[in-house]
Amino acid sequence: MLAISVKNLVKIYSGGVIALNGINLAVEEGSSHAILGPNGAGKTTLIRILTTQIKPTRGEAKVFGFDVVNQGNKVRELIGYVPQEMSLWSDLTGYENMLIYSKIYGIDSSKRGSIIEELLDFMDLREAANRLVKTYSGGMIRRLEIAIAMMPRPRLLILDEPTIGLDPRARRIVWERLQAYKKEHGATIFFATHYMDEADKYADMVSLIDRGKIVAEGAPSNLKKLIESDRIILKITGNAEDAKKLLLEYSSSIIISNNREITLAVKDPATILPIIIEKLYSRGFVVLEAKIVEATLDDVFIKLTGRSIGEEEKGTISEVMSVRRAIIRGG
Ligand SMILES: Nc1ncnc2c1ncn2[C@@H]1O[C@H](COP(=O)(O)OP(=O)(O)OP(=O)(O)O)[C@@H](O)[C@H]1O
Repeated sequence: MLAISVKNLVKIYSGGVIALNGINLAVEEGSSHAILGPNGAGKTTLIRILTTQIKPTRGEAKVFGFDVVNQGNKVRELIGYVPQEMSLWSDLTGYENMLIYSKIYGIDSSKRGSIIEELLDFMDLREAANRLVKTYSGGMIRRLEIAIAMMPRPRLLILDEPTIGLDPRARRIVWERLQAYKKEHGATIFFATHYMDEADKYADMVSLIDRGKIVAEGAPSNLKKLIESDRIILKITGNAEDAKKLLLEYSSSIIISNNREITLAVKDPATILPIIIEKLYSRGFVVLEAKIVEATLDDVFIKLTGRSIGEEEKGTISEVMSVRRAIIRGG
């Protein structure tokens, strides 16, 4: 069954901005699916439509077969949502925040206590439960928001930039918990991110989005196979230009730097490297150093769009960081 199905989705904001320009998407139940792209690509707009906050201009979006426009109530019953911006009361404790949301979600009063306790343990927040949220770290805030989204036991978790502004350790903890939830409940995770490593590591499928269009889609390893951009970097003895001539048959792009360093773009570096070393050796060159640099999803994105995913990330991160800092200061 498809957790999310989107067909020819278009969103034009009232000012005329075309945020989504004919999106198609199929997210398998039980999978983890990332929508990866730079700021302004349309990720949040797509998520707002899927979570029934705004209406599409044209096209169709369904969650477990329910239409997001005409069957919004059904959709909302099935999803847990973590927005990009802060969704907590910072002058209340973690426990109090959970209690309020449990009432908003209509969780039976006899069950509230046990569900909250269980989730505090699950997200490793028990010790902080009675502290004001404004004393929390960014990672704790995100874990609390995710705990709240998990409260109604959603079959589909939709997260907008789940780890934005967090340090690598806090990011890892958040993902470890999300994956545990997915496994325990057979849940689907759909998340927007501009961190390519996050999509690479934690998504079964990735949709690359640029200017309101999906430019490529697939498992991260397959996306990287789309392009010849793994690289072999060699340091050799002898004339690099002569060595380059010997290597032309193995790569479409060879660059020489510092006279001695040769960089080759290749598809399958682990297989090609020993062949290249032997060939060079047989012609009197000695390879002093060899390095394989694997392609990233950003390389795929650059190849397809001419721009990097990371280029414009600063604004958003510093924005979210300043929100987080304001929370910690109690502002
Ligand atoms: N309410 C709005 N009215 C007009 N234009 C909007 C509105 N919300 C977003 N946009 C525009 O639509 C485009 C897509 O924005 P969107 O927020 O969906 O991108 P995004 O990929 O989520 O980026 P970010 O990570 O910065 O949120 C951008 O050009 C943005 O300026």
